[in-house]
Amino acid sequence: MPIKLAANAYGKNAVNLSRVIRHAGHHEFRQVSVSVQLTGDFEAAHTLGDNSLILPTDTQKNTVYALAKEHFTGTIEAYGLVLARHFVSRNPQVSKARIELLEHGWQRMHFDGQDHPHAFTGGGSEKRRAVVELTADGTTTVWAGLKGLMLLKTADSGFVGYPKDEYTVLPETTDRILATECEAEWEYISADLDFEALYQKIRTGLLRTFSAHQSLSVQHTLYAIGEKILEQNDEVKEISLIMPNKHHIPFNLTPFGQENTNEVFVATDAPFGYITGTVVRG
Ligand SMILES: O=c1[nH]c(=O)c2[nH]c(=O)[nH]c2[nH]1
Repeated sequence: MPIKLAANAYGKNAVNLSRVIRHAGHHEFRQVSVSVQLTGDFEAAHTLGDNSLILPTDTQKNTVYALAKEHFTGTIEAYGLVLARHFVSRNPQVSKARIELLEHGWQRMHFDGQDHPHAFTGGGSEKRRAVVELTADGTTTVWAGLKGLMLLKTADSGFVGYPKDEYTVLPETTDRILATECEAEWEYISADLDFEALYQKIRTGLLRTFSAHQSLSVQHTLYAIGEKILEQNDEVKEISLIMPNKHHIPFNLTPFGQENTNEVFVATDAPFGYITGTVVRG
């Protein structure tokens, strides 16, 4: 049986780029981690050690910085498109460029009713994400999303009606804390959209649905969020959500002569429920 190279790709991961945009009275600050992955005619490099078609990952990294001055001035989706087009148009051996961008959200400081012109605080665990894929035949796909978004609510969540066996001890509840660290990724129908406005609208829709939903389970809320995003945004083809169940377990206060009326909990890190799903049209 002959042996041959199957799927392969290469590129530079985690190119950490930050950018100041200097306006007359204030500065903007952006920080993004960019990963480049190229697919194409790289067989000879693997089988013969022939590097004649291998654009070095070092060059890819430099390109991320070099194009940033002129082109990283808007959304991460837009910059991903610039990079993908650059690598595909300049390298005929590349059949597909995939650019992943993860943005750290710096928030402008605000004192006495005024925005500070050039000082920021870190955005915490939440990061905005974009992925752009461009193939040599011109097919462009854009995904956007977020990760590390901490969500919690103290009402309108329960979990009842599940099967019980000899190992079940979980009490049914119609009033529990619902908490998650949400990750979402959605695919757009086009590469020519107002990515900033759509991102803000989708993020707000996600928060609104989470807060308003009469949740019968994490699964129920995950689907409600996906359904709402698709209903409200024709530009979104499908959405995938990861919603780990960050349990807050009522603490037993009876040994101390107190009744716990759903006020004191053990906040647990692990183990945690891991709930994922994709919601599509049709
Ligand atoms: O919303 C929930 N979904 C589950 O699948 C599950 N399983 C569990 O123990 N608690 C919960 N809560």
